[in-house]
Amino acid sequence: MAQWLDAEVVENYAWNQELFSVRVRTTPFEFVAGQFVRLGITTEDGRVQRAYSLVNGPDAEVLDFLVTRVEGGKLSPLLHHLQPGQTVQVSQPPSGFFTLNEVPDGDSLWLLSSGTGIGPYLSMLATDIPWQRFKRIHLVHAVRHTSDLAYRAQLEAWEQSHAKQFNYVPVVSREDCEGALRGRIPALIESGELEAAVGDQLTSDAQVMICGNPDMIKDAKVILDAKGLPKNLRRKPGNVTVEQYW
Ligand SMILES: Cc1cc2nc3c(=O)[nH]c(=O)nc-3n(C[C@H](O)[C@H](O)[C@H](O)COP(=O)(O)OP(=O)(O)OC[C@H]3O[C@@H](n4cnc5c(N)ncnc54)[C@H](O)[C@@H]3O)c2cc1C
Repeated sequence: MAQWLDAEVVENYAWNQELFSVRVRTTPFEFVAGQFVRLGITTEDGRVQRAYSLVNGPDAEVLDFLVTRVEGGKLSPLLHHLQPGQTVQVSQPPSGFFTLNEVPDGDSLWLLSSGTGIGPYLSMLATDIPWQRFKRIHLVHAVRHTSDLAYRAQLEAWEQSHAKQFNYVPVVSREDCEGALRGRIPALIESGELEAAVGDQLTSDAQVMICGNPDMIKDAKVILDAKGLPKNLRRKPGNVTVEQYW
């Protein structure tokens, strides 16, 4: 049975009209970067709860969640309205296996995300682990509009501070965006544009993590499998580790 902690909202930051970061303070707890908790809000019909990845690193004092407001959704519109000082509930213990503990060693680490699926990677990159384990790290963030590129300044700062080790590749599908690729991740892998953009290759030395929406994940898995990069299973380690959001 999950236990619930009360958490106080300290900030609700809008990246645009649908995308926001809810920051909350609660009793500190341990988690592995990449894990998620459930956020809950009590309504007349009882508690509404959904899973959200922890975006902050494990040492941070404030918990950070990157959320899309889903039109007609039960919980995300309520989270969107939260104001500083209000309370939200956080489930314990944290859950999930989408962590670097589950990823075999390799030369390069490819972190592929769509939308809010970038969250777990921000948490991982806030720790020493990926920087120590992988010679090259490529983070790909696919969104519809330029304003969906949350945490871009942080990612560009890492690109500067780890110039030889880290590439941040924004991908925008619905408009041209300076410094970003145009399109969808599966097509950019298939055409070789993604490899060309980072100057690296998706070979058997690569470990790939994919997080975000179901269609992107399904299509990317098929293409990676065809390139000889199979899904990573506990009993049969492979190259591709996946977290699907809905
Ligand atoms: C492990 C895990 C981690 C997750 N982490 C995050 C996170 O960090 N940030 C985040 O925003 N979401 C995350 N999600 C999704 C989140 O749990 C909710 O599903 C989402 O916020 C919608 O909840 P809702 O109650 O507003 O909508 P619901 O009432 O549950 O759903 C309404 C409808 O919208 C669809 N839907 C759900 N999410 C989306 C979406 N993003 N875009 C379009 N349609 C959608 C559903 O299939 C359903 O048909 C995660 C899900 C999982 C399983």
